[in-house]
Amino acid sequence: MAAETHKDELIWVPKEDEEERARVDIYKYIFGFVEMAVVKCAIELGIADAIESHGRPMSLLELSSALGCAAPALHRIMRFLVNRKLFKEIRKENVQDSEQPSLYAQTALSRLLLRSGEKSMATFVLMESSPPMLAPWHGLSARVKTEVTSLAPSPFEVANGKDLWSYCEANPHHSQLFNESMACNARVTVEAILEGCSDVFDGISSIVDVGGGNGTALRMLVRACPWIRGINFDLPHVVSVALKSEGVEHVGGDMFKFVPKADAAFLMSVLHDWEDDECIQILKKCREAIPGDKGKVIMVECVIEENNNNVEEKHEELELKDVGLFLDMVMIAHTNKGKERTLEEWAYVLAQAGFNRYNIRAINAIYSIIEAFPN
Ligand SMILES: C[S@@+](CC[C@H](N)C(=O)[O-])C[C@H]1O[C@@H](n2cnc3c(N)ncnc32)[C@H](O)[C@@H]1O
Ligand SMILES: COc1ccc(-c2cc(=O)c3c(O)c(O)c(O)cc3o2)cc1
Repeated sequence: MAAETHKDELIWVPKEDEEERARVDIYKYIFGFVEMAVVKCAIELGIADAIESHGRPMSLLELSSALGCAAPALHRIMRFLVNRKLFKEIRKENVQDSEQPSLYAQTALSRLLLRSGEKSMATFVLMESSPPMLAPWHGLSARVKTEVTSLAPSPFEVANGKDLWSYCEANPHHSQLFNESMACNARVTVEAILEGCSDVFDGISSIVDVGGGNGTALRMLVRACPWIRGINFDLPHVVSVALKSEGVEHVGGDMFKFVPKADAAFLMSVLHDWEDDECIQILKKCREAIPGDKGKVIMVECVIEENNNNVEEKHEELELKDVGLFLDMVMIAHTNKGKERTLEEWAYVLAQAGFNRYNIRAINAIYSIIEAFPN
């Protein structure tokens, strides 16, 4: 126990060490944005890319000349990033010569900041730290107060004048940034699906990925399960710039009106963007698109645990299941009525859409797989 509860009075008396910890921890929140800003700066400068293409750790002078940066300022940026364990600093031991420079080396985390590659998360960082995605956060408390009226615009709309999807339609550059960010997540999530439960695709000869973005998920699924014909379905402005790939057809449309027919409908990171009634409408359209006997809907979404806050059990570091709670906050800031759902909330939405039989499977990702059957 980090604190004492007096038996008779039930007064919570924090212990000294908890108060000391709090005096330090408060700075995580005061300066919370600094880590994001410096990581964005590291991506824009191309620090990880320079070390990777150098092929071995680099001194400050090598790095500053490769990046065309002022060495003193870069030294301060690197000192911060090393302190946050994004890069490593290698000091040569047993070298008496104080002139011998220390070297900056890559870590598993800094490799995720490489601007390209299968595992890169750089675009996602750049998207979340872009002005249109950051501005809505200033409207979070106002949203929490007004959500009850349901007519109040989302923080994203207040900040940017349009909802996220209309904003993307009007700003092709932001749309590309958003779709490529979702593709960063799609790559890691589809890898986890294929590793953890590839059997969900057994016996399926066609899949429609509803709200499939630029088609990254379907491209990976069709590559791993070549017997499947894929239909990547999204808004017309999204599919019109999606990459062509073998076995995947791009179809533009509105999922509230129509979903192309296939053996299975796949929805990843889509239903959480919408409120219950909207999810029920989308799921009903999916139900019409799949065969009544052997069809299914495969959803890739968070299943939030209501009681995940037992501090005694929690690790200091962020855990995968905590990311779902972050994403739930993103849903308040960026969508009209989107939310991450608990098991009970999923059961309600599925039942209202006519799916009485479903199962949920955990994978090594922030998401779970929900398979729902029309019969
Ligand atoms: C959060 S993204 C998920 C993208 C993709 N499934 C993934 O996980 O990488 C939600 C997607 O839904 C699409 N979307 C939004 N409204 C839609 C609509 N009415 N009809 C079809 N797609 C829509 C967006 O364009 C976007 O690509
Ligand atoms: C696997 O890890 C992740 C998967 C998806 C996301 C994610 C989904 C979204 O729908 C979404 C969004 O709509 C949004 O506006 C945003 O800023 C981020 C975002 O992320 C994250 C992690």
